[in-house]
Parts: sequence; C-alpha cells; structure tokens
Amino acid sequence: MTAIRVEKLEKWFGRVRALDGISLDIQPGTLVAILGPSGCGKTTLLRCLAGFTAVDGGQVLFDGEDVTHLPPHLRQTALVFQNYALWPHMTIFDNIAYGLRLKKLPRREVQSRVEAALALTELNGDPDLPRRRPAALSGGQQQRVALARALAVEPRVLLLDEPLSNLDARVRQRLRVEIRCLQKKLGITTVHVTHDQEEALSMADTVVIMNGGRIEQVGRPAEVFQRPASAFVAEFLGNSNTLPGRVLPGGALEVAGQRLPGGLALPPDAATVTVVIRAGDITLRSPGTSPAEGQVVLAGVVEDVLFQGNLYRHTVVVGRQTIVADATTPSRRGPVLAVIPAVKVFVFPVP
Ligand SMILES: Nc1ncnc2c1ncn2[C@@H]1O[C@H](COP(=O)(O)OP(=O)(O)OP(=O)(O)O)[C@@H](O)[C@H]1O
Repeated sequence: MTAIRVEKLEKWFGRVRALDGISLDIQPGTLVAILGPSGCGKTTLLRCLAGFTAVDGGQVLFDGEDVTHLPPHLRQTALVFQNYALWPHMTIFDNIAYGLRLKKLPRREVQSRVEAALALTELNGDPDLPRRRPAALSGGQQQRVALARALAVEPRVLLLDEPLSNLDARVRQRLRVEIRCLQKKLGITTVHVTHDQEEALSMADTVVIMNGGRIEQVGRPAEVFQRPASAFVAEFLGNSNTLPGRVLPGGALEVAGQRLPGGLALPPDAATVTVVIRAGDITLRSPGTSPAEGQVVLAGVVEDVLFQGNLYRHTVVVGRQTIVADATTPSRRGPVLAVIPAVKVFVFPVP
C-alpha cells in the first residue's frame, strides 16, 4: 500500500494559489525530496501533510486512511525544522522527552526511548550532553537533537523542512549521509523539503520537482537529471544554458544562428523551441576539430575564464548568445568549438 497519497491538493493564501492540484503517491519506507525554487509551495505541501495548514481542496491519505481533516497530533507525523525549534529553557533530555511525556508514557519508557534516540543520532558519546541546554550545543548537534526528538515518538511519517540549510557545508554533508542511513535503517517514510538540488539528488529515492504550486516531474534522481520532462526541470537542475531555437524542415535545429544536424530528440510538431544545455556537458575543443558520432558542435569565442576551485567556468559567445561551459582544465580566450553529446541537448516546445 502507498504510505502517503496526496490527491488534487489545493491551497490558497488570499489570491496566491500555493498548491494547484497536487497529486502524489509516496511508497512506504522511501525518502522523497520535494525540490523547487523559493515560493513554489514546498513548505505548504509539507505543512498540509503535517496538518498545520488546512487545505482548500483535495485529500491526504496515510496508509489509506483519510487524514485530511485530522489535527497534527493525531497524524503520527514528526516535523524537523530548519531552525531546530528546540525549547531553549529545557535540557536536551527534556527536549527529546517532551513528546513522550505529552503521550503520558511511563517514566521508564521515556528514559529508554530518549536514550535510544540519543544513540540513533550519535549524541550518546558525552554523558553530560543530555543535561545541557540547546545554547550549549553546536548547530549540528542541535539539529541532531531535533531529529532525536522527532524519532523518539516513533512517527509513521518523518517530515523534514530544510533541516540542513542553517549548517555549514561540512556538517551538512555529514548529516546528509547520517539522516539517509538512519532513514533506511528505520525504514521510515520521509518527506524532505529542500531547495538544494545536490541534497535532493544525493539523499532521495524519489525527487519531486515543483514549480508555481504544481508538480513538474517525479522520478528517481538520475531520471529527473538525465531525462528532464520540461524546460523548467532542465534549467533548474545543474548549471544550465537556455537558448531559443527553431526546428528546420528535415529535422535539423537552428540555435544561436547555427545549424545543428538531425539526430536530436526534437518535440513533435514544434517549430519554435527552447534548447537547454548544461554547462558541464560542454567540452571545449580547438577550431577545426571534427565532432565524433553522436556529438553536435557550436562554434564560439571564449571571452572569459573564471577559476572556481573544482572547475573553470568559461564564458563563450556563440552568435548573439552567451553560454557558460565548465571544465576541469582552462581553455584559452579566442575561437573555440563547443562540443556537446546530442543526447545532452534538451529541446522543448515553447508553450
Ligand atoms: N501564511 C501565508 N500567508 C500568505 N501567503 C503565504 C503563506 N504561506 C505561504 N504563502 C505563499 O504561498 C506560496 C508558497 O509558499 P511556500 O512557503 O510553500 O514556498 P516554498 O517553496 O517552501 O518557498 P521557500 O523555499 O522560500 O521556503 C508563496 O507565494 C508564499 O508567499
């Protein structure tokens, strides 16, 4: 059975349609990342799952049970927030025990569940830690406490609202791996809202890409990255170049004033198209190099090269357009050929 089913969910805030008929099935024990630009409705969707936001239409089902109008405390979900939301006046132990005491669990069980949650989140190394208050912990430790508090109540659904975005890069990387391991070990159905594509692609079983209150694409991380379903998804994932194009009679493509040969995957019946090419899919070669089978070429001029630590970002002028090409070695300024595998040229009809 599907763990979570969302059917035609609608939410309005005044005249803003935050959710525009969202339908989604989430399989039990999977981690689903909701990814999209700011304001696309990610948090609203998560809050509708938690029951903190009332919906204006549609349904939310957990294990087949309609929970659309259930209050949050009866849904058996646990939410972890970006800002940890720990109670500053309480000790770490009391923070984690809070939900268990609300449920009036016996003292012994509270003790053992808090200890188990501390161990799960690897906070059990320092015997003094449970007696400290949140302010005496690092950001990463505070987020582990928030996670421990969420897991202690043994929720049927774990909801994560940008839990790593306040942490520095190294802690974030480590917690990504730890949260994913923990989620798999416990087999807990998890919905993770993020605007960080690397985080979504590296942690999730399924990625849901949202735009303007709607779902653009649902798929495995490699699927959405390698086979984007829309110009929006193609542009949103990776560092992308977007160029206007025209389909020529015979199935060739004109882009940036140049003709790319046939063999590209073109949308049927479209004359005017949007062409998306990721900066990392472009190889820069000297003029005169012949493309191999399955490659297309745009002639251009390297105008600028910027060292970015792990790559060199080239600004290349192609006709009247400017594109960006990333490479691990720098190319000289001047005439160049931008070589792209034909399968990495994404072409979408202009609506
Ligand atoms: N309480 C509210 N009152 C009015 N408008 C709201 C409210 N909450 C959200 N909105 C609007 O609904 C839309 C979706 O907001 P939401 O917070 O779900 O987006 P998001 O994708 O989570 O964005 P972010 O990544 O910036 O957090 C936005 O246009 C937002 O301004």
